Amino acid sequence: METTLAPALPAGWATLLAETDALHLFQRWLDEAPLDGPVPMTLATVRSDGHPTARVVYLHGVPTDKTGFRFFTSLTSPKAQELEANPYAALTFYWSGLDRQVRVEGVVHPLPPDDATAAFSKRPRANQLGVWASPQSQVLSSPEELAERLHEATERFSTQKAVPRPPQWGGYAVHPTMIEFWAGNPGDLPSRMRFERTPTGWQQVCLAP
Ligand SMILES: Cc1cc2nc3c(=O)[nH]c(=O)nc-3n(C[C@H](O)[C@H](O)[C@H](O)COP(=O)(O)O)c2cc1C
Repeated sequence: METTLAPALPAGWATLLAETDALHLFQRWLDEAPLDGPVPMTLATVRSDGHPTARVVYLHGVPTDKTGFRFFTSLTSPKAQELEANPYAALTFYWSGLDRQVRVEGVVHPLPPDDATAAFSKRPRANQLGVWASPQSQVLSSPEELAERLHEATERFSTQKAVPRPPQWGGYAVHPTMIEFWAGNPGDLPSRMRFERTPTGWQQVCLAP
């Protein structure tokens, strides 16, 4: 009798099948990612005209069920205005060293001001002064205007040991309803799995790449 052996699965599937909790898998991938410093992620929002728009922000901390995917920004920036009007966002991560992508979709909640104050206090002073100096995404009359603003902020806080958080600087958390993992397999088809959040936990499905 002739027997047919099932073809061996590419290695990427092993990592996708190792966890049944999407956030645990994300943490595992974060640990394995060849990162040196803060973790960049592309944040996509929707403008009031219905058009999508995206930019990179830094992920703050390791996301958990409680915290979501957190980031900090100017609360008067276009992204903040878009999120106030339509509190849904998508995030993407790509780690080229591992050839892995993660896509996140979720509901966005503003973070309490105390969280923003705590995060701001940990930033380097030069960065804190930059936040005071830069009216994020507003048109500048010239590059010199920004340099002048930075000079003013430096002077303003020169006698203060700690630079206070500007009232317009805050944070948001994306609480995921969907997380999708994509792992490249050299010389083979990629492995791809989607986790959907349900009232009873995460539900997984494999997807064609
Ligand atoms: C690697 C990288 C990290 C960034 N991190 C942040 C961040 O954490 N917060 C932020 O407001 N902008 C960050 N930016 C700048 C944003 O990409 C963007 O230019 C800015 O927030 C204005 O976006 P908006 O006009 O869509 O609101 C980062 C840019 C890069 C390239």
